[in-house]
Amino acid sequence: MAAARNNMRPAQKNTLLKVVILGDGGVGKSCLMNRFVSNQFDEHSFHTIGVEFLNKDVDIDGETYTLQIWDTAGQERFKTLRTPFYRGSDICMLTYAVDDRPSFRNLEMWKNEFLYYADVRENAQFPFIVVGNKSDVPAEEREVSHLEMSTWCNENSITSCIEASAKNANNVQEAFRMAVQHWLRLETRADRNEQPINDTVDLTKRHSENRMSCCIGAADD
Ligand SMILES: Nc1nc2c(ncn2[C@@H]2O[C@H](COP(=O)(O)OP(=O)(O)OP(=O)(O)O)[C@@H](O)[C@H]2O)c(=O)[nH]1
Repeated sequence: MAAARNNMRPAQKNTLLKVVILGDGGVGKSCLMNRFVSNQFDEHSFHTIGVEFLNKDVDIDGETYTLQIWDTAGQERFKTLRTPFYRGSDICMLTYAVDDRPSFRNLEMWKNEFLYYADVRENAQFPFIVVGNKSDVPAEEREVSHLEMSTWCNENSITSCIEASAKNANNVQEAFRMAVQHWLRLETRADRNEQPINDTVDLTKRHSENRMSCCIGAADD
């Protein structure tokens, strides 16, 4: 089974990590997963019904991590089909589309839905990553800037965020690798029995240290 953060299991070779992808319908969750796993893009991707999952190995620092990626249905009518699959997640990828402001506004709803149904014990320490998909769209179609994304992440104590495009493959591999690296940082800290970071204390400093390495965008603001 997945190494749930609740269990604080240390990283081992071939560690299986359950990654759940959440976000509004149509932001490109299935396309992100398919680009990452098969390096393919389907312009006419259908809405997901319930959940689907695929596995893919990634190597980081000489260790192999098998990502079990759960692509969920973003449409509200499928809520009861997707939420039973949140439990046991190791990483949550919150997605929106940079040309769809409502999908960005809904990030908070997705985060709260995940925390409620995943039954995460240490909310403040769970590895979330925010991915702004469709970074390939022309500037005039963009509705959410990179600065807005990093500000929202800062306010929500999320230190990993990235803009990506499933269409042209930009930053897709990086997004999943960043997610595993974030998980690893938290596991290492737990391994050393370090006190969890108090996100209410000196948050500015924490983010100024992390932002350069963790928040990557396609465009500068
Ligand atoms: N321009 C652009 N279009 C994209 C990108 N990723 C996905 N799309 C398009 O967005 C539409 C929706 O993609 P999906 O991957 O099915 O979206 P989803 O989030 O899985 O949707 P649900 O299954 O309903 O939750 C499709 O028409 C895709 O071709 C991208 O990076 N850039």
